[in-house]
Amino acid sequence: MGEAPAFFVDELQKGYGNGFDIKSKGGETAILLGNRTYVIGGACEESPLSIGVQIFDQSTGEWIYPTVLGTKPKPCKGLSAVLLSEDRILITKNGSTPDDFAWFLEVDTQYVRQQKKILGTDVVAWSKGVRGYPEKPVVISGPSGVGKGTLISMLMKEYPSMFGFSVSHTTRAPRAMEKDGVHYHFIERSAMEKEIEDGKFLEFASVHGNLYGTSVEAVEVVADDGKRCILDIDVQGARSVRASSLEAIFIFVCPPSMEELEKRLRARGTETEEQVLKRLRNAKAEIEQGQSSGIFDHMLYNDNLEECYKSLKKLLGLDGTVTAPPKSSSKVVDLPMDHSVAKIDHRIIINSKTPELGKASTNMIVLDVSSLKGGAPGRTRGLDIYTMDSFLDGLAGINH
Ligand SMILES: Nc1nc2c(ncn2[C@@H]2O[C@H](COP(=O)(O)OP(=O)(O)O)[C@@H](O)[C@H]2O)c(=O)[nH]1
Ligand SMILES: Nc1ncnc2c1ncn2[C@@H]1O[C@H](COP(=O)(O)OP(=O)(O)O)[C@@H](O)[C@H]1O
Repeated sequence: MGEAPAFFVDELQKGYGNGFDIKSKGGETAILLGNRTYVIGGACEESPLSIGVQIFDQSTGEWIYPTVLGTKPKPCKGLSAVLLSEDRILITKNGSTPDDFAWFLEVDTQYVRQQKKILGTDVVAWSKGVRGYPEKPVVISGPSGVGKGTLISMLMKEYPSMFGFSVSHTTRAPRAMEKDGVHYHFIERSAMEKEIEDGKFLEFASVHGNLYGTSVEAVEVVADDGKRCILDIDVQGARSVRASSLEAIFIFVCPPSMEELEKRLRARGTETEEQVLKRLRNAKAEIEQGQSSGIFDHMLYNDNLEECYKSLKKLLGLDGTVTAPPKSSSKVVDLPMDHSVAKIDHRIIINSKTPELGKASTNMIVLDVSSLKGGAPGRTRGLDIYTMDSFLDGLAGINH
Protein backbone atom coordinates (compact mmCIF):
# COMPACT_ATOMS: atom_id res chain seq x y z
CA MET A 1 0.00 0.00 0.00
CA GLY A 2 1.29 3.47 -0.81
CA GLU A 3 1.95 6.43 1.43
CA ALA A 4 -0.69 9.11 1.46
CA PRO A 5 0.47 12.31 -0.26
CA ALA A 6 2.14 14.19 2.59
CA PHE A 7 1.01 17.66 1.61
CA PHE A 8 -2.61 16.60 1.88
CA VAL A 9 -2.44 15.49 5.48
CA ASP A 10 -2.09 19.01 6.90
CA GLU A 11 -4.81 20.31 4.63
CA LEU A 12 -7.12 17.44 5.44
CA GLN A 13 -6.68 17.66 9.16
CA LYS A 14 -7.84 21.27 9.00
CA GLY A 15 -11.00 19.93 7.40
CA TYR A 16 -13.07 21.44 4.65
CA GLY A 17 -16.27 23.37 5.14
CA ASN A 18 -18.53 21.56 2.73
CA GLY A 19 -18.70 18.84 0.10
CA PHE A 20 -17.95 21.16 -2.79
CA ASP A 21 -14.53 22.23 -1.61
CA ILE A 22 -11.72 21.02 -3.83
CA LYS A 23 -7.98 21.27 -3.30
CA SER A 24 -5.52 20.17 -5.93
CA LYS A 25 -1.73 19.95 -5.91
CA GLY A 26 0.49 17.95 -8.20
CA GLY A 27 -2.44 16.44 -10.07
CA GLU A 28 -4.35 15.08 -7.07
CA THR A 29 -7.80 16.29 -6.17
CA ALA A 30 -9.57 15.92 -2.85
CA ILE A 31 -13.25 16.05 -2.16
CA LEU A 32 -15.02 15.90 1.18
CA LEU A 33 -18.13 13.82 1.68
CA GLY A 34 -19.40 13.46 5.25
CA ASN A 35 -16.31 12.92 7.37
CA ARG A 36 -14.38 11.24 4.56
CA THR A 37 -12.08 12.96 2.12
CA TYR A 38 -11.55 11.17 -1.19
CA VAL A 39 -8.10 11.85 -2.62
CA ILE A 40 -8.12 11.04 -6.32
CA GLY A 41 -5.15 11.26 -8.67
CA GLY A 42 -1.71 10.06 -9.55
CA ALA A 43 -1.19 6.43 -10.44
CA CYS A 44 -2.80 3.62 -8.45
CA GLU A 45 -0.20 1.64 -6.44
CA GLU A 46 -1.77 -1.73 -7.24
CA SER A 47 -2.54 -1.10 -10.90
CA PRO A 48 -0.19 1.71 -12.03
CA LEU A 49 -2.05 2.14 -15.30
CA SER A 50 -5.05 3.63 -13.52
CA ILE A 51 -5.78 6.67 -11.36
CA GLY A 52 -5.35 6.09 -7.62
CA VAL A 53 -8.03 6.56 -4.95
CA GLN A 54 -7.42 6.92 -1.20
CA ILE A 55 -9.78 7.96 1.56
CA PHE A 56 -8.91 10.02 4.64
CA ASP A 57 -11.32 9.34 7.50
CA GLN A 58 -11.41 12.49 9.61
CA SER A 59 -13.16 10.80 12.51
CA THR A 60 -10.32 8.29 13.02
CA GLY A 61 -7.47 10.23 11.39
CA GLU A 62 -6.72 7.10 9.35
CA TRP A 63 -6.09 6.56 5.66
CA ILE A 64 -8.26 3.92 3.96
CA TYR A 65 -7.24 2.13 0.76
CA PRO A 66 -10.50 0.96 -0.80
CA THR A 67 -11.05 -1.90 -3.23
CA VAL A 68 -11.42 -0.13 -6.58
CA LEU A 69 -13.88 -1.76 -9.01
CA GLY A 70 -15.23 -0.92 -12.49
CA THR A 71 -13.40 0.20 -15.63
CA LYS A 72 -10.51 2.30 -14.36
CA PRO A 73 -9.37 5.53 -16.06
CA LYS A 74 -5.75 5.89 -17.14
CA PRO A 75 -3.64 8.46 -15.25
CA CYS A 76 -3.56 11.94 -16.76
CA LYS A 77 -1.77 15.26 -16.38
CA GLY A 78 -4.27 16.52 -13.84
CA LEU A 79 -7.92 16.26 -12.97
CA SER A 80 -10.79 18.12 -11.38
CA ALA A 81 -13.57 16.77 -9.23
CA VAL A 82 -17.06 17.86 -8.32
CA LEU A 83 -19.52 16.11 -6.03
CA LEU A 84 -22.57 15.24 -8.14
CA SER A 85 -24.72 13.76 -5.41
CA GLU A 86 -24.15 11.90 -2.16
CA ASP A 87 -23.26 8.75 -4.09
CA ARG A 88 -20.87 9.78 -6.88
CA ILE A 89 -18.11 12.22 -7.80
CA LEU A 90 -17.59 13.53 -11.32
CA ILE A 91 -13.96 13.58 -12.41
CA THR A 92 -12.83 15.52 -15.50
CA LYS A 93 -9.40 14.79 -16.99
CA ASN A 94 -7.10 17.53 -18.24
CA GLY A 95 -6.02 17.40 -21.85
CA SER A 96 -8.05 14.31 -22.72
CA THR A 97 -10.15 13.55 -25.78
CA PRO A 98 -13.94 14.07 -25.56
CA ASP A 99 -14.27 10.25 -25.33
CA ASP A 100 -12.11 10.01 -22.23
CA PHE A 101 -13.02 13.26 -20.53
CA ALA A 102 -15.68 12.55 -17.91
CA TRP A 103 -15.51 9.74 -15.34
CA PHE A 104 -17.61 8.95 -12.32
CA LEU A 105 -16.22 7.66 -9.05
CA GLU A 106 -19.11 5.92 -7.31
CA VAL A 107 -18.80 5.95 -3.53
CA ASP A 108 -22.25 4.89 -2.32
CA THR A 109 -24.34 3.65 -5.27
CA GLN A 110 -26.38 0.45 -5.07
CA TYR A 111 -23.57 -1.47 -6.82
CA VAL A 112 -20.94 -0.13 -4.41
CA ARG A 113 -23.08 -0.97 -1.35
CA GLN A 114 -23.70 -4.47 -2.71
CA GLN A 115 -19.98 -5.07 -3.31
CA LYS A 116 -19.07 -3.69 0.14
CA LYS A 117 -21.35 -6.32 1.68
CA ILE A 118 -19.88 -9.14 -0.43
CA LEU A 119 -16.22 -8.15 -0.07
CA GLY A 120 -16.36 -6.85 3.51
CA THR A 121 -14.02 -3.97 2.58
CA ASP A 122 -14.38 -0.34 1.64
CA VAL A 123 -15.31 -0.13 -2.04
CA VAL A 124 -15.40 2.58 -4.70
CA ALA A 125 -16.16 1.96 -8.38
CA TRP A 126 -15.26 3.80 -11.57
CA SER A 127 -17.65 4.26 -14.47
CA LYS A 128 -16.83 6.03 -17.72
CA GLY A 129 -19.13 8.88 -18.80
CA VAL A 130 -20.46 8.52 -22.34
CA ARG A 131 -22.51 10.92 -24.45
CA GLY A 132 -26.06 10.01 -25.52
CA TYR A 133 -27.88 6.69 -25.33
CA PRO A 134 -27.72 3.60 -27.53
CA GLU A 135 -30.89 2.17 -29.05
CA LYS A 136 -32.76 -0.29 -26.85
CA PRO A 137 -31.12 -3.74 -26.94
CA VAL A 138 -33.11 -6.62 -28.45
CA VAL A 139 -33.50 -9.77 -26.33
CA ILE A 140 -34.31 -12.92 -28.33
CA SER A 141 -35.37 -16.11 -26.54
CA GLY A 142 -36.84 -19.43 -27.60
CA PRO A 143 -36.20 -23.16 -27.28
CA SER A 144 -33.02 -24.75 -28.57
CA GLY A 145 -33.21 -25.38 -32.31
CA VAL A 146 -36.06 -22.93 -33.02
CA GLY A 147 -33.84 -20.74 -35.22
CA LYS A 148 -32.71 -17.84 -32.98
CA GLY A 149 -29.10 -18.05 -34.10
CA THR A 150 -30.14 -18.29 -37.76
CA LEU A 151 -32.38 -15.21 -37.53
CA ILE A 152 -29.72 -13.21 -35.66
CA SER A 153 -27.06 -14.13 -38.27
CA MET A 154 -29.35 -12.98 -41.08
CA LEU A 155 -29.94 -9.65 -39.32
CA MET A 156 -26.25 -9.06 -38.62
CA LYS A 157 -25.34 -9.95 -42.20
CA GLU A 158 -27.90 -7.57 -43.72
CA TYR A 159 -27.25 -4.73 -41.25
CA PRO A 160 -23.62 -5.13 -40.11
CA SER A 161 -23.22 -1.51 -39.04
CA MET A 162 -26.51 -1.40 -37.15
CA PHE A 163 -26.44 -4.47 -34.90
CA GLY A 164 -23.86 -6.06 -32.65
CA PHE A 165 -24.10 -9.38 -30.83
CA SER A 166 -23.76 -9.64 -27.06
CA VAL A 167 -21.16 -12.39 -26.64
CA SER A 168 -22.25 -14.42 -23.62
CA HIS A 169 -20.07 -16.45 -21.28
CA THR A 170 -20.76 -20.17 -21.03
CA THR A 171 -19.33 -23.21 -19.28
CA ARG A 172 -20.46 -25.56 -22.08
CA ALA A 173 -17.88 -26.96 -24.49
CA PRO A 174 -17.47 -25.20 -27.86
CA ARG A 175 -19.09 -26.78 -30.94
CA ALA A 176 -16.85 -27.54 -33.94
CA MET A 177 -17.49 -24.24 -35.74
CA GLU A 178 -17.68 -22.00 -32.67
CA LYS A 179 -14.92 -19.48 -31.93
CA ASP A 180 -14.01 -18.24 -28.45
CA GLY A 181 -14.88 -14.55 -28.11
CA VAL A 182 -17.10 -14.59 -31.19
CA HIS A 183 -19.94 -17.02 -30.46
CA TYR A 184 -19.29 -17.28 -26.72
CA HIS A 185 -16.60 -16.61 -24.17
CA PHE A 186 -15.93 -20.21 -23.13
CA ILE A 187 -14.99 -20.29 -19.47
CA GLU A 188 -14.43 -22.72 -16.58
CA ARG A 189 -17.32 -22.90 -14.11
CA SER A 190 -15.20 -21.77 -11.11
CA ALA A 191 -13.88 -18.73 -13.01
CA MET A 192 -17.38 -17.76 -14.13
CA GLU A 193 -18.76 -18.15 -10.61
CA LYS A 194 -16.03 -15.81 -9.35
CA GLU A 195 -16.90 -13.21 -12.01
CA ILE A 196 -20.58 -13.49 -11.10
CA GLU A 197 -19.68 -12.88 -7.46
CA ASP A 198 -17.62 -9.85 -8.51
CA GLY A 199 -20.83 -8.35 -9.93
CA LYS A 200 -19.68 -8.46 -13.55
CA PHE A 201 -22.86 -10.07 -14.92
CA LEU A 202 -26.08 -8.43 -15.98
CA GLU A 203 -27.78 -11.83 -15.77
CA PHE A 204 -26.90 -15.52 -15.66
CA ALA A 205 -28.74 -18.83 -15.60
CA SER A 206 -28.22 -22.56 -15.58
CA VAL A 207 -29.49 -23.86 -18.93
CA HIS A 208 -29.44 -27.53 -20.04
CA GLY A 209 -26.94 -28.22 -17.23
CA ASN A 210 -24.45 -25.45 -18.13
CA LEU A 211 -23.95 -21.92 -16.83
CA TYR A 212 -24.64 -19.08 -19.29
CA GLY A 213 -24.48 -15.36 -18.62
CA THR A 214 -24.36 -11.89 -20.13
CA SER A 215 -21.58 -9.71 -18.73
CA VAL A 216 -22.24 -6.00 -18.35
CA GLU A 217 -19.21 -5.43 -20.59
CA ALA A 218 -20.67 -7.62 -23.40
CA VAL A 219 -23.59 -5.21 -23.79
CA GLU A 220 -21.53 -2.04 -23.23
CA VAL A 221 -18.93 -2.78 -25.93
CA VAL A 222 -21.69 -3.08 -28.54
CA ALA A 223 -23.13 0.29 -27.50
CA ASP A 224 -19.60 1.81 -27.48
CA ASP A 225 -19.39 0.73 -31.11
CA GLY A 226 -22.55 2.74 -31.83
CA LYS A 227 -24.58 -0.41 -32.51
CA ARG A 228 -27.82 -1.88 -31.24
CA CYS A 229 -27.16 -4.90 -29.05
CA ILE A 230 -28.79 -8.30 -29.67
CA LEU A 231 -28.93 -10.81 -26.81
CA ASP A 232 -29.67 -14.50 -27.44
CA ILE A 233 -30.60 -15.67 -23.94
CA ASP A 234 -33.01 -18.13 -22.31
CA VAL A 235 -36.31 -17.25 -20.59
CA GLN A 236 -34.74 -17.07 -17.11
CA GLY A 237 -32.15 -14.62 -18.46
CA ALA A 238 -34.87 -12.58 -20.19
CA ARG A 239 -36.75 -12.39 -16.88
CA SER A 240 -33.60 -11.11 -15.11
CA VAL A 241 -32.98 -8.49 -17.79
CA ARG A 242 -36.63 -7.41 -17.56
CA ALA A 243 -36.10 -6.87 -13.82
CA SER A 244 -32.82 -4.99 -14.37
CA SER A 245 -32.36 -1.33 -15.24
CA LEU A 246 -31.59 -2.22 -18.88
CA GLU A 247 -34.51 -1.17 -21.08
CA ALA A 248 -34.86 -3.65 -23.94
CA ILE A 249 -37.28 -5.15 -26.46
CA PHE A 250 -38.15 -8.79 -25.68
CA ILE A 251 -38.95 -11.25 -28.48
CA PHE A 252 -39.85 -14.92 -28.09
CA VAL A 253 -39.44 -17.29 -31.05
CA CYS A 254 -41.84 -20.29 -31.19
CA PRO A 255 -41.47 -23.42 -33.34
CA PRO A 256 -44.39 -24.50 -35.56
CA SER A 257 -44.55 -27.82 -33.63
CA MET A 258 -42.50 -29.99 -31.29
CA GLU A 259 -41.94 -32.48 -34.15
CA GLU A 260 -40.44 -29.77 -36.35
CA LEU A 261 -38.28 -28.54 -33.45
CA GLU A 262 -36.91 -32.06 -32.94
CA LYS A 263 -36.25 -32.38 -36.67
CA ARG A 264 -34.25 -29.11 -36.72
CA LEU A 265 -32.26 -29.98 -33.62
CA ARG A 266 -31.30 -33.38 -35.01
CA ALA A 267 -30.56 -32.00 -38.48
CA ARG A 268 -28.21 -29.40 -36.96
CA GLY A 269 -26.18 -32.32 -35.65
CA THR A 270 -24.32 -30.39 -32.95
CA GLU A 271 -25.59 -32.27 -29.88
CA THR A 272 -25.32 -35.83 -28.62
CA GLU A 273 -28.53 -37.87 -28.40
CA GLU A 274 -28.64 -37.30 -24.64
CA GLN A 275 -28.27 -33.52 -25.09
CA VAL A 276 -30.96 -33.47 -27.80
CA LEU A 277 -33.40 -35.23 -25.45
CA LYS A 278 -32.57 -32.83 -22.60
CA ARG A 279 -33.12 -29.81 -24.86
CA LEU A 280 -36.45 -31.19 -26.09
CA ARG A 281 -37.63 -31.84 -22.53
CA ASN A 282 -36.70 -28.27 -21.55
CA ALA A 283 -38.33 -26.84 -24.70
CA LYS A 284 -41.88 -27.59 -23.48
CA ALA A 285 -41.42 -25.59 -20.26
CA GLU A 286 -39.64 -22.77 -22.12
CA ILE A 287 -42.46 -22.41 -24.65
CA GLU A 288 -45.07 -22.39 -21.87
CA GLN A 289 -43.16 -19.72 -19.96
CA GLY A 290 -42.46 -17.74 -23.11
CA GLN A 291 -46.14 -17.60 -23.94
CA SER A 292 -47.52 -16.96 -20.48
CA SER A 293 -44.94 -15.09 -18.40
CA GLY A 294 -45.71 -11.60 -19.66
CA ILE A 295 -41.97 -11.01 -20.18
CA PHE A 296 -42.09 -10.81 -23.96
CA ASP A 297 -43.30 -7.87 -26.04
CA HIS A 298 -43.50 -9.87 -29.29
CA MET A 299 -43.96 -13.51 -30.36
CA LEU A 300 -42.54 -14.76 -33.65
CA TYR A 301 -43.46 -18.12 -35.27
CA ASN A 302 -40.53 -19.55 -37.13
CA ASP A 303 -42.26 -21.81 -39.64
CA ASN A 304 -41.08 -20.38 -42.95
CA LEU A 305 -37.68 -18.81 -42.30
CA GLU A 306 -37.99 -15.96 -44.83
CA GLU A 307 -41.45 -15.00 -43.52
CA CYS A 308 -40.23 -15.07 -39.93
CA TYR A 309 -37.21 -12.93 -40.80
CA LYS A 310 -39.51 -10.41 -42.51
CA SER A 311 -41.65 -10.22 -39.34
CA LEU A 312 -38.55 -9.72 -37.20
CA LYS A 313 -37.38 -6.85 -39.42
CA LYS A 314 -40.84 -5.30 -39.32
CA LEU A 315 -41.03 -5.22 -35.56
CA LEU A 316 -37.53 -3.69 -35.42
CA GLY A 317 -38.66 -0.94 -37.81
CA LEU A 318 -36.51 -2.29 -40.66
CA ASP A 319 -39.25 -2.75 -43.23
CA GLY A 320 -38.09 0.19 -45.33
CA THR A 321 -39.46 2.98 -43.14
CA VAL A 322 -36.27 3.42 -41.07
CA THR A 323 -32.89 3.38 -42.79
CA ALA A 324 -30.41 4.31 -40.04
CA PRO A 325 -30.41 4.77 -36.28
CA PRO A 326 -30.69 8.39 -35.15
CA LYS A 327 -27.31 10.01 -34.58
CA SER A 328 -26.47 12.15 -31.55
CA SER A 329 -27.00 15.82 -32.36
CA SER A 330 -24.19 17.01 -30.07
CA LYS A 331 -21.33 18.72 -31.85
CA VAL A 332 -17.75 17.84 -31.03
CA VAL A 333 -16.25 20.42 -28.69
CA ASP A 334 -12.62 21.23 -27.92
CA LEU A 335 -11.90 20.48 -24.30
CA PRO A 336 -9.48 22.75 -22.41
CA MET A 337 -6.09 21.34 -21.36
CA ASP A 338 -6.20 22.93 -17.92
CA HIS A 339 -9.56 23.70 -16.40
CA SER A 340 -11.68 24.25 -13.31
CA VAL A 341 -15.18 22.91 -12.73
CA ALA A 342 -18.27 24.29 -11.00
CA LYS A 343 -21.70 22.70 -10.53
CA ILE A 344 -24.87 24.65 -11.21
CA ASP A 345 -28.00 22.49 -10.82
CA HIS A 346 -27.62 19.65 -13.31
CA ARG A 347 -24.90 21.38 -15.32
CA ILE A 348 -21.17 21.37 -14.79
CA ILE A 349 -19.41 24.44 -16.10
CA ILE A 350 -15.88 23.70 -17.29
CA ASN A 351 -13.76 26.77 -17.51
CA SER A 352 -10.36 26.97 -19.15
CA LYS A 353 -7.64 28.35 -16.87
CA THR A 354 -5.90 29.82 -19.93
CA PRO A 355 -8.72 31.59 -21.81
CA GLU A 356 -8.18 33.29 -25.13
CA LEU A 357 -8.21 37.06 -24.75
CA GLY A 358 -11.55 38.67 -25.47
CA LYS A 359 -13.33 35.31 -25.86
CA ALA A 360 -14.50 34.56 -22.34
CA SER A 361 -17.51 32.37 -23.10
CA THR A 362 -16.05 30.29 -25.94
CA ASN A 363 -13.62 28.74 -23.48
CA MET A 364 -16.43 27.52 -21.31
CA ILE A 365 -17.97 24.13 -21.79
CA VAL A 366 -21.21 22.87 -20.33
CA LEU A 367 -21.49 19.26 -19.23
CA ASP A 368 -25.16 18.38 -18.83
CA VAL A 369 -25.69 15.61 -16.27
CA SER A 370 -29.48 15.89 -15.94
CA SER A 371 -30.30 12.58 -17.68
CA LEU A 372 -27.68 10.08 -16.62
CA LYS A 373 -28.37 6.35 -16.86
CA GLY A 374 -26.42 3.23 -15.89
CA GLY A 375 -23.19 3.29 -13.93
CA ALA A 376 -20.62 0.87 -12.55
CA PRO A 377 -19.77 -1.82 -13.43
CA GLY A 378 -20.83 -0.46 -16.87
CA ARG A 379 -20.75 3.01 -18.45
CA THR A 380 -22.67 6.07 -17.26
CA ARG A 381 -24.59 7.14 -20.36
CA GLY A 382 -26.64 10.19 -21.26
CA LEU A 383 -24.02 12.92 -20.83
CA ASP A 384 -24.31 15.92 -23.08
CA ILE A 385 -21.45 18.33 -23.78
CA TYR A 386 -21.75 21.68 -25.52
CA THR A 387 -20.03 25.06 -25.57
CA MET A 388 -21.31 27.90 -23.43
CA ASP A 389 -21.82 29.87 -26.67
CA SER A 390 -24.24 27.32 -28.09
CA PHE A 391 -26.01 27.11 -24.71
CA LEU A 392 -26.42 30.91 -24.65
CA ASP A 393 -27.57 30.89 -28.30
CA GLY A 394 -30.21 28.32 -27.34
CA LEU A 395 -31.42 30.48 -24.44
CA ALA A 396 -31.58 33.54 -26.71
CA GLY A 397 -33.64 31.46 -29.17
CA ILE A 398 -36.14 30.57 -26.46
CA ASN A 399 -36.54 34.23 -25.49
CA HIS A 400 -37.30 35.37 -29.05
N1 LIG B 1 -29.59 -16.68 -19.51
C1 LIG B 1 -28.76 -16.81 -20.55
N2 LIG B 1 -29.02 -17.71 -21.50
C2 LIG B 1 -28.17 -17.80 -22.55
C3 LIG B 1 -27.04 -16.97 -22.67
N3 LIG B 1 -26.40 -17.30 -23.82
C4 LIG B 1 -27.12 -18.27 -24.39
N4 LIG B 1 -28.19 -18.59 -23.63
C5 LIG B 1 -29.24 -19.55 -23.88
O1 LIG B 1 -28.77 -20.85 -23.59
C6 LIG B 1 -29.48 -21.77 -24.36
C7 LIG B 1 -28.51 -22.75 -24.98
O2 LIG B 1 -27.68 -22.11 -25.90
P1 LIG B 1 -26.69 -22.93 -26.81
O3 LIG B 1 -25.92 -23.88 -25.97
O4 LIG B 1 -25.92 -21.99 -27.66
O5 LIG B 1 -27.66 -23.83 -27.71
P2 LIG B 1 -28.83 -23.46 -28.74
O6 LIG B 1 -29.96 -22.87 -27.99
O7 LIG B 1 -29.17 -24.79 -29.28
O8 LIG B 1 -28.30 -22.53 -29.75
C8 LIG B 1 -30.29 -20.97 -25.36
O9 LIG B 1 -31.63 -20.89 -24.89
C9 LIG B 1 -29.66 -19.61 -25.34
O10 LIG B 1 -30.61 -18.59 -25.63
C10 LIG B 1 -26.81 -16.02 -21.65
O11 LIG B 1 -25.86 -15.24 -21.66
N5 LIG B 1 -27.69 -15.98 -20.61
N1 LIG C 1 -37.65 -21.78 -40.44
C1 LIG C 1 -36.80 -22.81 -40.48
N2 LIG C 1 -37.08 -23.89 -41.21
C2 LIG C 1 -36.23 -24.94 -41.26
N3 LIG C 1 -35.04 -25.00 -40.62
C3 LIG C 1 -34.71 -23.94 -39.88
C4 LIG C 1 -35.55 -22.79 -39.75
N4 LIG C 1 -34.94 -21.92 -38.96
C5 LIG C 1 -33.78 -22.46 -38.57
N5 LIG C 1 -33.63 -23.67 -39.13
C6 LIG C 1 -32.52 -24.64 -38.92
O1 LIG C 1 -32.72 -25.20 -37.63
C7 LIG C 1 -31.49 -25.47 -36.99
C8 LIG C 1 -31.50 -24.78 -35.64
O2 LIG C 1 -31.42 -23.38 -35.83
P1 LIG C 1 -30.56 -22.45 -34.89
O3 LIG C 1 -30.57 -21.09 -35.48
O4 LIG C 1 -29.25 -23.08 -34.64
O5 LIG C 1 -31.45 -22.50 -33.56
P2 LIG C 1 -31.21 -21.91 -32.11
O6 LIG C 1 -30.17 -20.85 -32.21
O7 LIG C 1 -32.55 -21.36 -31.71
O8 LIG C 1 -30.82 -23.06 -31.26
C9 LIG C 1 -30.39 -24.96 -37.92
O9 LIG C 1 -29.85 -26.06 -38.62
C10 LIG C 1 -31.13 -24.01 -38.87
O10 LIG C 1 -30.53 -23.99 -40.14
